[in-house]
Amino acid sequence: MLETIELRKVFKGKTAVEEVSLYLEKGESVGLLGPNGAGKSTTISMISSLLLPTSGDVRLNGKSVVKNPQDIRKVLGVVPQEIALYNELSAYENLKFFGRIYKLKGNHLESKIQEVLEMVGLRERQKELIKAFSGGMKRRINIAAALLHDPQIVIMDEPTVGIDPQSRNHILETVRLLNREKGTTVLYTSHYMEEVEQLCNRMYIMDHGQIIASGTQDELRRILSGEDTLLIQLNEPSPELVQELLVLDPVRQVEETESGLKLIVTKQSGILAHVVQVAERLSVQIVNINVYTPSLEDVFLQLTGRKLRD
Ligand SMILES: Nc1ncnc2c1ncn2[C@@H]1O[C@H](COP(=O)(O)OP(=O)(O)OP(=O)(O)O)[C@@H](O)[C@H]1O
Repeated sequence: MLETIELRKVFKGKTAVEEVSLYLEKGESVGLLGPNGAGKSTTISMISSLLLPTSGDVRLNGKSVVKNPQDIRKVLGVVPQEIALYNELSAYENLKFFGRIYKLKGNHLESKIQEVLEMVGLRERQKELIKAFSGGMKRRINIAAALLHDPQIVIMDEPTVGIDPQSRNHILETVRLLNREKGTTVLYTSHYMEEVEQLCNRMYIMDHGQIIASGTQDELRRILSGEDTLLIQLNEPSPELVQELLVLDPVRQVEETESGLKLIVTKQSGILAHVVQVAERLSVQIVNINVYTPSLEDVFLQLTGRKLRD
């Protein structure tokens, strides 16, 4: 339905997006995940035809968006990171204003306004001025505004950053409803792995302007399938144990946690016996050992060497 082909954007000699090729099938919910500055917003701006790519193309049903920007604007609803509302107007008046931009009017506009307010859970508050709303409520009205023209594709740029938990839940619920019940195609940008895990069938992981991995959650986890993660609970911290484990061949990574250590090791390496031996020699008591399945956060760490929110 929508794809980008080797999309690139260079700002004054600095490459923000480097040959990004991604696609969205009709009805899919896809995550675009990456830390701050990864190039997510720049990619979205090019997809929505607000920013011209330096090279590459965006295609909607096979047709170039760069050459036909009006096509994508009809079918796309974009929720930007910044709140773009009039503070001195009520929620209802803001939606009426945005509806007219989409050329909606009369009874149709009225019923759309009530429908989108219902979706974001703010129908009862529609008469209040935007300036009286919390950041999260403003974000929800921003989302409502992007949904007025019944877009087939909705792109949300980090919609839950810095807002209260109640609004966050409402937003996640709205995305679910849009995608699962209304069949809207969704591209959801975030640096919260758990949100993308909850909402999206498939995801792209972006870092330094490039897509470094993509796939379903299972596919991405398989990137780490050659490894096990061991959580070792100790009776007390032991820097000596960390040092000794680090030099063992199957040990890829050692991280100190609140209650002990987290080890990433080669699968079936028989490392457990070694760990126990070294701990005994150093008189460190192991309280508990757990082997667990890697999370997507681990996949990201493995691919980039850093945590998502660093
Ligand atoms: N208009 C611009 N002029 C110059 N550099 C820019 C411009 N817009 C973005 N950049 C740079 O491009 C890179 C990617 O930024 P972008 O906003 O796309 O990242 P992001 O993944 O959306 O991060 P964030 O979550 O912080 O918005 C950053 O290094 C940013 O400083």
